[in-house]
Amino acid sequence: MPMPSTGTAPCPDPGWTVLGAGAMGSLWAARLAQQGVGVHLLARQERQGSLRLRESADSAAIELPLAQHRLESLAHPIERLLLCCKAPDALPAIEQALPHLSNNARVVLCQNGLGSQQQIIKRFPQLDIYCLSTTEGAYLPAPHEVVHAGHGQSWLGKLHASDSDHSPELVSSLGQSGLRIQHDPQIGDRLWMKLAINASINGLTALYQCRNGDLLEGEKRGRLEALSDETRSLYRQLGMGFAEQIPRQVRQVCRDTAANYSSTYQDSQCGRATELPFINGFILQQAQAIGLTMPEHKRLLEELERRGIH
Ligand SMILES: NC(=O)C1=CN([C@@H]2O[C@H](COP(=O)(O)OP(=O)(O)OC[C@H]3O[C@@H](n4cnc5c(N)ncnc54)[C@H](OP(=O)(O)O)[C@@H]3O)[C@@H](O)[C@H]2O)C=CC1
Ligand SMILES: CC(C)(CO)C(=O)C(=O)O
Repeated sequence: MPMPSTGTAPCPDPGWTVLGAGAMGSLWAARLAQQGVGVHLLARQERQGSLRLRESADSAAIELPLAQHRLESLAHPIERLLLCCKAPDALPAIEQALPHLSNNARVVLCQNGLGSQQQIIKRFPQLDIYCLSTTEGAYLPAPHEVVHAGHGQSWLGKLHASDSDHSPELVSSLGQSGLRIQHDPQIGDRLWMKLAINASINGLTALYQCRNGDLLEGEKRGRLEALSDETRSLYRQLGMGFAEQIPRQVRQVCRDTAANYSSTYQDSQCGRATELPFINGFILQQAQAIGLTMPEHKRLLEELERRGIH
């Protein structure tokens, strides 16, 4: 005779709503869907059909039945939102998503640079917000096809300590994708270090129209060192213990990603707005707030501006 159950059934995973059907959003959505996790992929336009996922540029494509929806067509409130748009689009995207979020929604921000996360946290103090930093690499070679070009690692955590931190639960849910992800209670430090790396590499590659590895040669190397030295001075003054590691880490990333064209170079080549206001722009704002001048960062942004790269 069956015994009456005394325990409570485990809550079903509420799945994910991924906003932004670009490279990162498509990668997370495809990997989660592939593992049977419920995913809604949100884009500006509705689109029925499938998404192709390739685990490298020359591997076979896997067809996943993953349609794209508009926010307005969602039938249920969003429980978990993974925001995968570029930094300048993040605040407007959250403003749009707000009426569709459930009361207990968790919001995970996946943006490079800094500044957009703080804007969102300040503007929506009622939201349960997390930040994600990643070294995964993805691109869209064709519409509705994503290539997982670089197999890396992601970290997730709260920018400010909080009594209610659901990071472990979110990491475990996103981890079902098979993408490597860990909780990082110091996600802020990780984002600041990534910022220092992007601030030295990205703008210069757009200026010289070169690959990351080319910055280790000749005159470009001098400018790379000058930018990372200035960033180190700022971080020292802000009391960041890892400031001394910046120049070495910058050189290491140039070596590790030598053949890559940075995201800023790619945006500039396509005439798209870059994330530089949230990279070097953010660094300059922080310096200005403590009365520090950063002539190399300023000069870089001015030179890029003259070439129409913002
Ligand atoms: N791709 C990569 O390898 C990596 C990316 N990152 C970071 O991840 C973030 C996302 O990058 P990535 O995926 O490459 O960027 P993409 O430009 O490929 O994708 C962003 C997508 O978000 C969409 N979007 C923006 N706002 C909205 C909105 N309000 N509603 C619906 N869709 C919206 C954009 O649509 P539209 O084009 O119509 O504006 C675009 O499809 C960036 O901060 C990037 O720096 C970090 C590490 C690696
Ligand atoms: C680390 C680096 C520079 C790799 O290309 C990057 O994050 C980017 O291109 O934005």
